[in-house]
Amino acid sequence: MKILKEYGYIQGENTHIYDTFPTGVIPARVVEIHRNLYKVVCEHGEVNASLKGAFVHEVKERSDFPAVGDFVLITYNDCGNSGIVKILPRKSKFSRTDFSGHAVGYVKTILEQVVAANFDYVYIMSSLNQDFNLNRIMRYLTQARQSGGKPVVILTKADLCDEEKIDLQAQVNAIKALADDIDVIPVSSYTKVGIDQLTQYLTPRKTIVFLGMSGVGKSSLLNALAKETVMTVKDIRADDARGRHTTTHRQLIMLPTGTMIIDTPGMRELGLWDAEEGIHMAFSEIEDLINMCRFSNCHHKTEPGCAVLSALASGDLSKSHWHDYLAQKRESTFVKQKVKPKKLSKKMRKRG
Ligand SMILES: Nc1nc2c(ncn2[C@@H]2O[C@H](COP(=O)(O)OP(=O)(O)OP(=O)(O)O)[C@@H](O)[C@H]2O)c(=O)[nH]1
Ligand SMILES: [Zn+2]
Repeated sequence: MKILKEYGYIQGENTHIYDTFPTGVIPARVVEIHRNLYKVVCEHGEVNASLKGAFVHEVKERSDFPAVGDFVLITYNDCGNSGIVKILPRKSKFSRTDFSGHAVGYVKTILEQVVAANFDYVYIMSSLNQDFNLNRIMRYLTQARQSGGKPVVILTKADLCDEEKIDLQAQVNAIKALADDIDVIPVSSYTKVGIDQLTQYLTPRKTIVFLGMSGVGKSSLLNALAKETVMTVKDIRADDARGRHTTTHRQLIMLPTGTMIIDTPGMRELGLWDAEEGIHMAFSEIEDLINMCRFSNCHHKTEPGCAVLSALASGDLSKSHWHDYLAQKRESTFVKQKVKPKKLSKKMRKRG
């Protein structure tokens, strides 16, 4: 059990779903997924596992499949694949909206796919070059807040600020102005500036998820934290995106500090999923305003007694903040309308 404890498993935490685990099964954590093959860590170390037939049979939705970071119950087999029989309750999760290969405008049903589970912190990463985008950071923040993990904003490539004529403090302040409860930490994986400030999160048995666009420096930060190369980093070629490094499978990496990092391809193309809660926290002052409108069905366009319009007119509410709110609401509503439980096809069950 010792090994699993180091992977963040708290003994007894999940026994509420059973008085004791059924005989023959032991807890494990999913650390890697290659299509239908799972790598899990259990008291016997790292072993391969696949889904038990009974598990697959009970699957109702895409989100019922194991994700990286999940704690699961397995039947251990020391001379072949162990079998995953159950996923233990998730304390945090990120889901990806799966458009099943359709263009956004044409999808009939969006499926929820969990891409990471049971993490403590979410590093929202954005680089300090011309790609810096406050909107995007706020959007990730919305998702992170409702995931169950604690968000931290990491501004990468701080060494580029001078060259790119970027005022680092102004960027930090801009984020703080919209989210004063969030830590904002500028770092450079090259000069190692700011890396020390991350040690407060690098405690044993904690799990961190990296969230950020391709090229923000996730792999480089991982290597800087691991103090060795665990991920290959390739140069960005401005006019040719081919040949770039992309993580093709999903994994949880153990750092020498005993902290775990989840960086999966799914995290890079995350769409909003059930973001209402996060939007509520990120835009609570706007929702307070809306509650003060004279009419409960106010569209905040021309109505008399509209608290939003008067706050916009007085400058109490900035236009850009209002537009961010509307954009996130629109996306969230779109996703909600499309989501409905659907029986999975055989092919889908296989794919996971
Ligand atoms: N100047 C500077 N460049 C950096 C830094 N960190 C990463 N880079 C560069 O940014 C590019 C992308 O870095 P990666 O670490 O591969 O970024 P990533 O987010 O893992 O990218 P994907 O794997 O495509 O998602 C590489 O050319 C790195 O050398 C940094 O701290 N400073
Ligand atoms: Zn109104």
